[in-house]
Amino acid sequence: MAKNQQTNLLETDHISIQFGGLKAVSDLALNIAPKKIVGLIGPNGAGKTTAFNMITGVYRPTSGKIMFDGHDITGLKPNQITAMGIARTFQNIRLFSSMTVLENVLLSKHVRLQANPLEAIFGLPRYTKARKRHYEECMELLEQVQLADLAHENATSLPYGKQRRLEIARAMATQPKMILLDEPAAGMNPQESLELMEFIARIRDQFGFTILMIEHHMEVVMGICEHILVLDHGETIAQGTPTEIQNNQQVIEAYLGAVDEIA
Ligand SMILES: Nc1ncnc2c1ncn2[C@@H]1O[C@H](COP(=O)(O)OP(=O)(O)OP(=O)(O)O)[C@@H](O)[C@H]1O
Repeated sequence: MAKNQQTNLLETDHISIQFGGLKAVSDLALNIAPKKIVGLIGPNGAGKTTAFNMITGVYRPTSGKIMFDGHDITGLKPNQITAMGIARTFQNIRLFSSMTVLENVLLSKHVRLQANPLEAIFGLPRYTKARKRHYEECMELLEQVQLADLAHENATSLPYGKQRRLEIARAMATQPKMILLDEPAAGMNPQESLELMEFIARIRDQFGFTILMIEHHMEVVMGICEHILVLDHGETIAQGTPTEIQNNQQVIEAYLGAVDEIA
């Protein structure tokens, strides 16, 4: 992917992070153009989630900088980064178990609720109106992700595949430009993985999201990503199209023991 300040939505300019003596990510240069679906792969412990944590402000890189939508976001707090337009999902589903499907989405939507605390406390008209609009927008979002009929069900009572979709819907509710998905197909059977791929492609096409995903299911990565970056021990060992990655000897070696997954 060409490095171009004008066209990339996200650029990590050689970011690294060290935990004690361990360099978890070294010199990561990730350049992602708008509306692309990009995969971040690599064996366990390669540094993939740490890269997500740097992009989303959980960790500050030890060196390097992160540009998003023309702004330097290095060192910003996670909530500031969410407000700028980066949303994420987590490896382990993190839905609020005592809440309904709708309440889970409403809570994420709250990031965009603009009112000062006094308006909120006293329920002033502008705040009440905004809350009503948010309710309607969340119902509309649930329609779009085909979960509206389950809006009032307890979130964790949903089948696994639908809980994953609800997690993505929660990310969508923050009105992001970019969504980071951490192993969205984890624990899914082939049919659920296929539905997930169709779903991710559809929301990209429909809403114009840019998507960066960590995924171990190679059929999902190879089937949906337009560009793939491979990490191993924190180092970028390859990047390219799915075909280039599948044929890259270093990648095959990094996955030795799991070669079948790559092929
Ligand atoms: N907060 C931390 N403190 C110390 N070491 C950490 C911390 N976070 C991650 N690491 C280490 O950094 C390395 C990369 O971990 P990371 O979770 O990013 O890998 P990963 O590629 O996401 O792996 P997996 O596919 O298993 O989720 C690992 O050796 C991990 O133990």
